[in-house]
Amino acid sequence: MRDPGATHRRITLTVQTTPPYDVHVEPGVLARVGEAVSAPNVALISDENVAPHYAERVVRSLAGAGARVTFCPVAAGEASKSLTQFGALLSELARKGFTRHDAVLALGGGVVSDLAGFVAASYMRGLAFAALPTSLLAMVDAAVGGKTGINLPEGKNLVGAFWQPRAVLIDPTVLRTLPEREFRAGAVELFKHGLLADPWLLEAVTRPEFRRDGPAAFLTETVARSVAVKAAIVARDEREGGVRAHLNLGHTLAHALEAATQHRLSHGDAVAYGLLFAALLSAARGYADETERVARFVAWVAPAPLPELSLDDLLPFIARDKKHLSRARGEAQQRWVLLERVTSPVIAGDVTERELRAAWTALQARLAGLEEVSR
Ligand SMILES: NC(=O)c1ccc[n+]([C@@H]2O[C@H](COP(=O)([O-])OP(=O)(O)OC[C@H]3O[C@@H](n4cnc5c(N)ncnc54)[C@H](O)[C@@H]3O)[C@@H](O)[C@H]2O)c1
Ligand SMILES: O=C(O)C(=O)C[C@@H](O)[C@H](O)[C@H](O)COP(=O)(O)O
Ligand SMILES: [Zn+2]
Repeated sequence: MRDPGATHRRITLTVQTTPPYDVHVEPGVLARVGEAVSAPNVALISDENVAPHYAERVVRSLAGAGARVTFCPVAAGEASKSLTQFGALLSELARKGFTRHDAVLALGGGVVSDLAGFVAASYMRGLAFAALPTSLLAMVDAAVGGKTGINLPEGKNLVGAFWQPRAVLIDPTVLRTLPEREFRAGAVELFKHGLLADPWLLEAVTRPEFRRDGPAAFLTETVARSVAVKAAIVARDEREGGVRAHLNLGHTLAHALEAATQHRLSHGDAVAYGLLFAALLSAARGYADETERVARFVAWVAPAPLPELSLDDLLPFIARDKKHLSRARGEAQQRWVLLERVTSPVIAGDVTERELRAAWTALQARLAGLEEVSR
């Protein structure tokens, strides 16, 4: 982490992919996008909630650097990560005469960065891409690491590409306009990074300064530390041949919950349930018992209620998880990311259906307990 200011007002991290790129975390950096992105034509993809706040300053900066900007608004929400929206954006680029010298810019949350990144990866087999994440979740996770993609009705993120951005510019002051619900949902991926590699983050989310309008220096450092966890893992395993799967802690259940509820449950909320589920599975195996800490955090996140579902409703979606081993012998082997202890994730290929059922029952009991506490 390069930190040019003793007060952590600006932190730059380099993600060591091939080629490497920088992530700048700096209050006010959005107004200087034109310095970081240079292309004759830039497609600025943003959503209807974010664009009214921030598109103008981004367009001004890009235009000041000589770029022609095509503004491509999309509807807010997970439904935009669809084949239809993806196709519409590709057609828009073609109609506007975009070439391989041009660039795609994502201004928004994880939905926008996943979608725009996949457009950049696909149009003419690849354009320059840069991300300006505006939700906490996109800052600490989605905009970094090069996973891009969309959903199918059959499951979450089933289509996509690895396509690294050229740069990621994070302005933590834009969190002030993020709804509180979304701030807490974003904190879930940051907490996940804490469990995987940096316990400082587990403590940071409990501090009073950890709020949307918290001190810029604190938010800058907290976001940067979360990015640093992800960047280190991505640098070791850019295309998820091994350790990158650890970033899927909590996601095997989460993706199934999202797909089974047609995305009525947000990604962050689903991962909150998924982390508690992984903690329960881990503890039942005699690994780390982080159940209390995770449950306390989930209570603070206050995710949308878990819809009435049985484990049997989820198993078909779990069976399509990308972490599974080969189906060569007719049966996909499930792989679950568990915690042997904090900062020591493991991938378990031998979790039985019986363990899953026991953890599912334990999850319901825990959640009922959390409701009791919050009443
Ligand atoms: N590629 C990856 O590595 C990766 C990692 C984690 C999550 N994801 C994906 O990210 C998506 C979830 O991202 P998300 O939680 O950011 O959802 P999102 O993009 O839907 O954003 C959440 C909501 O906040 C609004 N918003 C965002 N920034 C705002 C701001 N500054 N001010 C006001 N409103 C703002 C959005 O319009 C939206 O309504 C999921 O599709 C998930 O699968 C991808
Ligand atoms: O970057 C990664 O790798 C992750 O797994 C990060 C996750 O938080 C994220 O939700 C990701 O989109 C999941 O990817 P998938 O390959 O499991 O669909
Ligand atoms: Zn995630």
